[in-house]
Amino acid sequence: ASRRPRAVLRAAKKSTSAEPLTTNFEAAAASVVAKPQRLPLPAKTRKTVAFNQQYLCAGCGCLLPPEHEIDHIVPVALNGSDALSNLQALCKPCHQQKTRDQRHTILDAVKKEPPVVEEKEVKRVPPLKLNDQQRAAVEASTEPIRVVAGPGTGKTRVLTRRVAHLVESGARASSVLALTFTNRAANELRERLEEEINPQDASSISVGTFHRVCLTMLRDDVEALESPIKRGFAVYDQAAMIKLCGRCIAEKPPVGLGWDKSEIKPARVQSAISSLKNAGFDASSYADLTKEGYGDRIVSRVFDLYEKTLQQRNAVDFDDMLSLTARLLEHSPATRAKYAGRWKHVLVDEFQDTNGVQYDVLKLLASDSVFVVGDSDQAIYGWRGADYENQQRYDDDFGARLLKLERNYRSAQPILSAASAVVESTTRRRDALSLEGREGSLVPSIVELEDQDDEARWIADVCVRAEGDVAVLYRTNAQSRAVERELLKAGVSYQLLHAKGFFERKEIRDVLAYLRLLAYPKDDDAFERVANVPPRAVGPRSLERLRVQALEGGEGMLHAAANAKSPVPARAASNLKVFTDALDELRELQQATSTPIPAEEGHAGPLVGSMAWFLLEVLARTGYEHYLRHESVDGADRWRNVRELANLAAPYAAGELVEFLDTLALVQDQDMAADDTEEKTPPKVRLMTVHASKGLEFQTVIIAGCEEGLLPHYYATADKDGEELAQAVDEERRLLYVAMTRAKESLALTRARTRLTWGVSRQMEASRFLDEIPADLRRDVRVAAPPSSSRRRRWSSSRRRSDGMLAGF
Ligand SMILES: Nc1ncnc2c1ncn2[C@@H]1O[C@H](COP(=O)(O)OP(=O)(O)OP(=O)(O)O)[C@@H](O)[C@H]1O
Repeated sequence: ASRRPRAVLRAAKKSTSAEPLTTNFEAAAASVVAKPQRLPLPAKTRKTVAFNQQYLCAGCGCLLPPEHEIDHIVPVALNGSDALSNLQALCKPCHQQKTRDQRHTILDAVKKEPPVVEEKEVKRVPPLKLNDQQRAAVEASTEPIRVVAGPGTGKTRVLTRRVAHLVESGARASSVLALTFTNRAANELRERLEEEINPQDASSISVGTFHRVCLTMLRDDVEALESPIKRGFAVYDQAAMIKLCGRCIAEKPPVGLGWDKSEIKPARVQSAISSLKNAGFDASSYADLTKEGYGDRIVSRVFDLYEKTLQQRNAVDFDDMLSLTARLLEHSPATRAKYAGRWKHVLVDEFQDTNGVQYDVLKLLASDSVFVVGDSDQAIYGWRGADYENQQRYDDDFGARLLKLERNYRSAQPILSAASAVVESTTRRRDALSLEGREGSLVPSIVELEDQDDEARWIADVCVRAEGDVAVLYRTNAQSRAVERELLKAGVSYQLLHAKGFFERKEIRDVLAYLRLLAYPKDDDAFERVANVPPRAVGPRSLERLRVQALEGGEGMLHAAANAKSPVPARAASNLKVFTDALDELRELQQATSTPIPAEEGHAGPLVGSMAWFLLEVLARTGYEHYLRHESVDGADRWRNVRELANLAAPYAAGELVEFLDTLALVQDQDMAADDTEEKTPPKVRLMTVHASKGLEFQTVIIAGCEEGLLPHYYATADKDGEELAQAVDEERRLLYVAMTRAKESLALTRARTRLTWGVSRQMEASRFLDEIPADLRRDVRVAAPPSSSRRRRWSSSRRRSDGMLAGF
């Protein structure tokens, strides 16, 4: 199971690449239906066919019911063809029989033939080489240690060797817990451990993000927690949290606190609630605080509704995963003893980015040895609640010994010196390091261009000619569009790393809503999302009435839909009954399918019983597949995305629906930049935010948009003054430091003189951070505006010949 999230991330990463993967899922769908029986259905749409003519059931040959029972007719695609002439129709009893047969086939096959577990060929490598500082950290005694590791100084190497060293020195592998900041880092650490120590030990070591490890503890021991949350709870990711805030904002405000819901941004309120939770507040303790501002009172009210709704739905959000675990460990001595007894050695990566609750969890878990690695110069998550002061707290609470890693193996010295000059201007700096980089003489280029289009063209030019891999880094995702356009024009292969982008697509959200509804029947947001997709004559008024009936019944909207009564219109009620019956059957099928059936030779597509197979079943039986492919705009493209999601689901069994949803809820943007080792032809260029680039390295790095308002970003500094403003600017400065230290050989920082913002071209000032790079560590390049748009092309090609401008690229 530990390998599965990795497969998910890899597949998700591929799914964001410019060239989508293709898998023969139509063939797969065909392989799971009963024996093909051709039925003479005319080539018309399903609705017209059904309403105008009558057919024989492909199973028993009965005359299919007339118009009003149309939903009993289940179209099933045969032989991978989209043509309606290849559809078969079944009457309801035959359809139910088919479902039962399938389930029995699955269960019988599983009983007879246990799945074949493939032996993995283990590639053993000699232990990694270490320098003196690294060795001192690896071999340090088990007293509490804090390692200050500059960029590129081999933090991952030290963590891997430290774990291996503990095991080689006699620690039981299962007594080691390594907490990482991203799923990507967890996977990398696990892979390296598999290469360094024996595979059995490697698989006994607990490696995961704080969120993953806390979620696992919570799922196992939620009963020990005094809380309304029960076993089998749902997990809300950020999109679900924002949606729920929107729903709470839409509720009628209390007397004396009127608000205009169109003026309150759910994402802003969600972020405020998240910060409060991370600061240790719950809705009632926050409500007790005196509020000065109107905004705070709105947040307080929404917070209260939000918490109550989560409890009603037996759901936890991203922040609860940590805070409930901290509470669990604090208030249940038995649970605490269980975990502290299991994990004698706790290691933490990227310690500078931990928040207060994570620190509490660490303190509660720590028993024999604690080893944390971090770098305060690379702290870039203060906006998300990370607490810089945790380092001081740790030193004080644990009496930690401080060790340093200062030999940078990644960047040429001029790049490292320029980056160090920027970070040295931080107002409250701690743990300063004297970093020593690799040999090199090429200083960073600071390139000034006319506007964002020229900037994008210049970047594409550099990408065309660069040797080795290139990363284009920016502060906000929106900046990628212009660069993407120019890269496409120039025919350069690129990968856009934006995990959430994939999961934010409408069709992906729809499919996940179907899955969530199957896993968590009380998830009303999921219900509302798909109740009328495909259209089931359930309009907003029917939904409103269902909401009322759900409130009366107290079991959620799905339950209300199964028993819908007047004033919900009869047609909507009967359609909803068919819909909820289909979901009941699917839930039964899912719960009965714990293991995929081993494939027969020549089998293509997802294994019967796998999560991918189940997902396609859900979409076929609820009519969503037909709706998406044939009745929606861009149906083919959207269906391709759904198949990508099925790819992600393939490593899971249908019975592991909750585990699959948990993994998706835990995917972060930073996870998407996985290593290239599995790519046949890795893309030359990667586009990502600076935050997502943390932990990566590239031959050439271009940092776009080095302007006031973008870096430092307006939102990071707006409405702040004094110490708070200084800290916000410091964090933006560290962000630039992280970006610059991703480069091995060449680095360029670009800025535009004017930039289109909200449709208006504005004059932009150079980022204040550029002034912090000394003259001898930079090469300034000023690119004149093109004479006119008609001569742009000629200008562009003559520009390409100007070697001064592109020196070093
Ligand atoms: N002792 C060593 N000898 C040679 N190369 C090394 C050594 N230690 C680390 N490296 C190399 O240095 C590079 C940076 O290492 P790594 O990615 O572990 O750094 P890091 O400290 O995690 O960096 P960052 O914090 O910036 O993400 C890698 O290419 C790694 O192989």
